[in-house]
Amino acid sequence: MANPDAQPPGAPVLRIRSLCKTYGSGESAVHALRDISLDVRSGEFVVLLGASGSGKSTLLNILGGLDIPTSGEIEFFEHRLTHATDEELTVYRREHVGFVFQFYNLIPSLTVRENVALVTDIADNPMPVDEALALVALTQRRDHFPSQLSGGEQQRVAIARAIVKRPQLLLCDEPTGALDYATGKMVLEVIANINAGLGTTAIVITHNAAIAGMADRVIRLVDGRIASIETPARRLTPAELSW
Ligand SMILES: Nc1ncnc2c1ncn2[C@@H]1O[C@H](COP(=O)(O)OP(=O)(O)OP(=O)(O)O)[C@@H](O)[C@H]1O
Repeated sequence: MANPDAQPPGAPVLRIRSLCKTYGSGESAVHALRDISLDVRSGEFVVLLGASGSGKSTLLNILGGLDIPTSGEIEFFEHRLTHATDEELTVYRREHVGFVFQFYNLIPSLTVRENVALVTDIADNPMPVDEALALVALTQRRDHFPSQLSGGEQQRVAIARAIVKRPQLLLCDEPTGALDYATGKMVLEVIANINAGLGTTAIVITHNAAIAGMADRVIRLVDGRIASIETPARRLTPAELSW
């Protein structure tokens, strides 16, 4: 695979062409994605909006190598994901993609530090666990168990676990979906800081249109198609958002 760290800043990290995903066939076919074409630039913060069922998770899962499209092409830098073997997709996910989901999926019997350290055992060039915990402001809680943490703190552990391997892509599916307003903002702030500080390309799914103010680009899906792409004049900080 091409060395992503050797690419110029602003180069497309993802090139998506005519992407389609159909579940099932015949009368029961569900066209989850229809003809999606898009370039995502390195270091970009992209927000994906759309009603329930519009195809957001399907797109994110395909971009993260968790699912494969029915047709179309995706390139991660110069590497064609659409023709990758299962082994190559495993390496892609392990080395280059950090996932954050609505539910944190932490291992209850491991401490904060141990949950994050699990990833460093299998990654090529991880950052020290304590550095990842500092980035999400959880240094003081490193020896606690998930049950001793709030929802927002658990989500920050999940973010530390996603970024400790220094991924080029941070893919977040409704990261604030289970959190209250203030906690959700804090989690968004952490994601924005990682995007700005480490240059990690971030794609964030949300139902909350107010979050779009944080983005470089806002992509709205309707019925599996890109309905609009907006570039806000100025990127707001999470503190400036209200909903
Ligand atoms: N494994 C599957 N088998 C069949 N249909 C599926 C499958 N996964 C998703 N779909 C369908 O594909 C469409 C897009 O689903 P997707 O989960 O991508 O939407 P979404 O925009 O992420 O929705 P939500 O906001 O509710 O999570 C929906 O109609 C969904 O029912």
